Amino acid sequence: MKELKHLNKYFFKYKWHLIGGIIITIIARIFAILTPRFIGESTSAIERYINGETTSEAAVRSELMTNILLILGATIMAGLFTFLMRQAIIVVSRHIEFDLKNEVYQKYQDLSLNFYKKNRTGDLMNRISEDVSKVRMYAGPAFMYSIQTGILFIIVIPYMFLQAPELTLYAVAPLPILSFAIYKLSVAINYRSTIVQQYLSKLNTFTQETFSGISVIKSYGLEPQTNNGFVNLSNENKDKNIDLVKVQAFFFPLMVLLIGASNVLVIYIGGRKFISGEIDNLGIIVEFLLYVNMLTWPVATVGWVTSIVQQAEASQKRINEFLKEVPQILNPSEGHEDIKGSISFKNVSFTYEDTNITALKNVSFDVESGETLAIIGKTGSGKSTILELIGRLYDVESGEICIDGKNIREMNLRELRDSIGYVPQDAFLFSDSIGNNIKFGKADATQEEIVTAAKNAAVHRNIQGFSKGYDTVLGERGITLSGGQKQRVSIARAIIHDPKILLFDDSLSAVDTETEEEILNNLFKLSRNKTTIIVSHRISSVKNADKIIILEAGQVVQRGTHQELLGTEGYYKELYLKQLSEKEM
Ligand SMILES: Nc1ncnc2c1ncn2[C@@H]1O[C@H](COP(=O)(O)OP(=O)(O)OP(=O)(O)O)[C@@H](O)[C@H]1O
Repeated sequence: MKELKHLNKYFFKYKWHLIGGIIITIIARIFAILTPRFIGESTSAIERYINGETTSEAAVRSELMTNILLILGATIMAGLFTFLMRQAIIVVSRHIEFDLKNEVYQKYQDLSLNFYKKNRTGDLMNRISEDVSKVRMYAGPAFMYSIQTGILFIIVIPYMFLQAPELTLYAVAPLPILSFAIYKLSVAINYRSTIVQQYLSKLNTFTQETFSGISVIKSYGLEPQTNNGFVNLSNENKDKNIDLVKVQAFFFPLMVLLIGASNVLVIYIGGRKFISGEIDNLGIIVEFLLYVNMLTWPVATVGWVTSIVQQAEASQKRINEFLKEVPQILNPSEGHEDIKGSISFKNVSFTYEDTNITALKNVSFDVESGETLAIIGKTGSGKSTILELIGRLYDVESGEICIDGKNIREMNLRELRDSIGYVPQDAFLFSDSIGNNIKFGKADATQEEIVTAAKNAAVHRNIQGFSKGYDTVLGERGITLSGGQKQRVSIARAIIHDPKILLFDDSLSAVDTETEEEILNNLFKLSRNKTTIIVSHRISSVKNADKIIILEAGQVVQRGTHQELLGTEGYYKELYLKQLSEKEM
């Protein structure tokens, strides 16, 4: 129960609902317990009449009528309060599920990129859905049934004991066996359910991947192989489900067997005691039979609840593991930063933790506020890493990065990121309208601002070409943009909030040279008072930059302006000549 202590704050938050729920449960159980009593009394009344102890038929009729009305009333009240009990306790468990999901999601958002590298998406999803659901079973049904069972035992067993102590012992003797058997069965069922769940996840992942890569599958004619893969996984899934069903099938027969044993004992022992005169009326035996049946389900739930608690404990442990994770990148200050945008790298080195690849080695450069720096270099030379480090998606290993002379590790992280417009290499767009995708960069942007940003990113004409314009939905439910269109929507998103620093990671690679020229001209006008860093493989994108650096295997090997670099032998000049000859061809 150590891990489940995490939920205490939520139980405390909803304490009044829960206290109300407990009171309602007590009332519901009291009404439910009354019914067997009235049935027992009715049986005794008939018995007295048969034995000639009561002679007036009218009196028996009236007593029976009263009892019938009381039984009806008690049953209705028990039903009403049981409904209210579920409303109170199960609704609280749904609130707790909601709160816990939000807490986990919030944590996911706070955690750094490294966390996402270390953990698979499926695992993240499972903890926020499957595990939280299992914990809810503890906060709701397990809690409710435990109270219900506790109350029933506290009231019914002493009452039965007062009526007939020995008969009570016989009647309840099989119940612990039932509870233990159900516990063992529940553990076996849960174990098999987990396996079924794992196979279902495998099947889902396989199917999802197939649909995402359907064009590759079709173009390579891989349908038969994927079909076989699906059938094999489905078969394994079916076998695991059959294993589960076999164990589940024991549940009700076991219950019926043990209830039957209790009933037989009550009738046999009760009957003998009645014959020997130890029990003076049949009503008690009828009452006991009803109580035994009434106790069976709660007793069974003791075993069931125990296994739910065990599962919830294991799930909460997995959730707590993530909740305890400390984000690697922390916000050191809430102070206001008046960012102008000069950037300097001082002997920056960086190694990716997961791959141990040293992406940057002693990189140093300065860009003044309002200047444009271009970074060029072979693939894998560390260009994207430089941009990621500026926004503190990772922290440097050694050296420092300063903005306006201040180490970025000491700056308000939110304001730092807010001052940056970053266009990543693979432009990611959400399954939402184009307008909203652009607005992502500025939540309160007006339609006019969205259009201006799209115009500057040279994508406005394309958007107008779609029948729904800016309301065109992208992604699975909507249209698929071309690579170049995606890049330009992504640029519009970055420039809409007018940031002080603009970072473009090979963001024009998929557009033709004419559009590239148009965007660069627009950006040139826009970025007069902004610091811009452009990563590119094309000389045409970088030639007008104030400074250009060439990276090779994480080190700066050349630096200068376009003209200066053309005058020096090296990668830049080679690339220029190569791209020039390609253009002329
Ligand atoms: N997220 C990451 N985790 C681990 N290693 C990484 C990660 N990103 C990049 N690397 C490694 O770091 C090195 C530098 O990568 P980076 O993406 O900075 O190069 P790049 O110059 O931008 O390449 P490209 O021109 O192909 O985009 C590469 O060897 C790459 O494999």
